[in-house]
Amino acid sequence: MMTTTELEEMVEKKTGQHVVKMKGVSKIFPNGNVAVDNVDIDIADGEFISFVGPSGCGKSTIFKMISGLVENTTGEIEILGSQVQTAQQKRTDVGFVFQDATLLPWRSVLENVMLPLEFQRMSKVEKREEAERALKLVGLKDYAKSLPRQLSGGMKMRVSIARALVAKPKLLLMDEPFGALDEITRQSLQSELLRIWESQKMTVLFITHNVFEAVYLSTKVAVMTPSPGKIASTVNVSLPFPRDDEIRTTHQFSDIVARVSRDLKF
Ligand SMILES: Nc1ncnc2c1ncn2[C@@H]1O[C@H](COP(=O)(O)OP(=O)(O)OP(=O)(O)O)[C@@H](O)[C@H]1O
Repeated sequence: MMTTTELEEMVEKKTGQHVVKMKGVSKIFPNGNVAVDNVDIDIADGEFISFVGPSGCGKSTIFKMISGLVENTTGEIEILGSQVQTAQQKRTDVGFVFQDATLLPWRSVLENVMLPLEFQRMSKVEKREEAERALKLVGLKDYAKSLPRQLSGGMKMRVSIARALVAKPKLLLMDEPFGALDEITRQSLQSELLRIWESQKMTVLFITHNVFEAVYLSTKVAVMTPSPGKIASTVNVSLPFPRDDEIRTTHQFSDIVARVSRDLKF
C-alpha cells in the first residue's frame, strides 16, 4: 500500500509538468452572466482533481474552456504545455466522459469504443486491438459484440470510459459521469476508475456534486462557490492509495468530507 508521503512524493516528482494551467481565467457570457470569475489553478501531471460545487457555480464552463468549446473572456489557459487553441487540435491528448454515455445504438460495443480511432493512421487490426485493450480495462471484454441496448446503465458508462481511454489520453475530463447511477453501481465504478487511473498514469479532472465521491476519488478537491463562479479552496486529500471501500468509514475520510462541506458553504 502506498503511504500518503509516498503518494505526495509521486505527484511531486511528476509536478515538473503541469497538465493544466489557468491564470486569471474568467468567462462572462454575452448576457452578462459571470460564469467563472478570475480562476487560478495549476494541475500537476498524474493528479486526480475533483471540482465540487452547487449547480451553476461554473464547473462545466471550466471544462468547456479547457476543451476549447467555450472561449475564456480573460486570462490564460495552457493544456499539456500549449495554449488551449493548439491543444484543441491535438484531440487525442484529451478524453471526455459525460453523464450520458452517448453510445451509438446501432454500433456494437467494440465499434463504439473504436470511434475515436476512426481518423487515426492505424490499421483496422490495430484499432480493433486497442479497442479490445480498452474494453478489457473496464472489465467488458466479453461484451464486445453486444449492442448498447443489451447493457445496464453501469455497463454503458464503462463502455463510455473505454471509448475515452482508447486513444490513451494524457488528460481525462469527466463531467458527472456517475450522476445517473444507483449508489452500489456508483461505488463499484469509483473503485474501477481509481484502479484505471493508477494503472494508466493519466491526469483526471472530475466534476461531481457528491462530496463523498470527490474525497474518495481525488488527490485534491477544488471547492467551487457560485455567483460568480469561483474556486473557494483546494483541499488536499491525504488518504493513501490504493483506496478500498473501508477507507470511506475512517475518521480521516470523514474529516476531509467535513472540511470540503464547510468550504462549500462560504
Ligand atoms: N451559454 C450560456 N449563456 C449564458 N449563461 C450561461 C451559459 N452557459 C452557462 N451559463 C451560466 O453560467 C453559470 C455557470 O454554468 P455551468 O453550467 O458552468 O455551471 P455548473 O456548475 O456546471 O452547473 P451544473 O452543476 O448544474 O451542471 C450559470 O449561472 C449558467 O446559467
